[in-house]
Amino acid sequence: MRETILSTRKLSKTYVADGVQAHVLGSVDLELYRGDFTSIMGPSGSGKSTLLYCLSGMDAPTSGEVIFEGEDIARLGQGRLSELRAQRFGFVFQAANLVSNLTLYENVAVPGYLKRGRSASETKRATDELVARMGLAQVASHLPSQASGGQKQRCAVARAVVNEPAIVFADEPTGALNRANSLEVLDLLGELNRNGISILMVTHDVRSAVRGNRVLYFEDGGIRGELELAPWDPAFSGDEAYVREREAMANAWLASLSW
Ligand SMILES: Nc1ncnc2c1ncn2[C@@H]1O[C@H](COP(=O)(O)OP(=O)(O)OP(=O)(O)O)[C@@H](O)[C@H]1O
Repeated sequence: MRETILSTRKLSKTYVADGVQAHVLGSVDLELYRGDFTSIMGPSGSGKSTLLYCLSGMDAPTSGEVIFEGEDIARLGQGRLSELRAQRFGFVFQAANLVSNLTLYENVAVPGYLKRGRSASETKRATDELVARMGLAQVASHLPSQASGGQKQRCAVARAVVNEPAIVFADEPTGALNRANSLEVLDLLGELNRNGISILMVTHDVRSAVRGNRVLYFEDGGIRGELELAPWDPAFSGDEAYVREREAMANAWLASLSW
């Protein structure tokens, strides 16, 4: 029996721009499960990022509930919401958005010092471990301007998990990366997931989506289908036949949804 980590009830979001209403989320009922790597696909402009922002408390829904560990985060005050985002959630975006005058090491460490109940030396240890695990040890003292795109994004992944979040929200985390760097970031997200962090990732890319064990298809304001896959086996990451087989399953499923 899978444990729900995050769920929505009748989640709706309407934007009003220039007096015109856009109903982007239309009464979404969704369950996300602890330990899953869930991917969200769907047409451009359909509202995938809006869904991710409402689920993670970065944006407020127009109506409906977003329940995380028993709490409706759509109704929380700013103080409690900020605490939740700092203590329990991690975020990775298409652009790394690092602080330009801090080193890569400091970019990872700084949010770590906000972790409740952890000493400075424990944060340092967590940062050291992550910097090594993300392959950043050689460039830890570099500023973001001195780092490559892949290094910056690996740093953004490390920063997202330094506080040991329950769930990482990733919005097109490989969208700005070349193939080699994309694979590295996806491998890192997979490794974090196998270490117990739930992942929710929005992506346009089928190859990236099949890193998940569950793929949701979002269109016309709601979830229109879902595909269950066996958890990604890292032993086969470099095996083209393994990747193609998962991709073929996802493509057939997407075709059945008229993607
Ligand atoms: N702040 C805003 N104000 C008004 N409309 C918005 C706002 N943010 C998003 N929208 C509109 O909401 C719709 C959904 O946008 P969203 O970015 O969630 O889609 P998406 O599926 O993530 O798109 P893409 O795949 O292209 O990144 C779009 O039509 C967009 O123009």
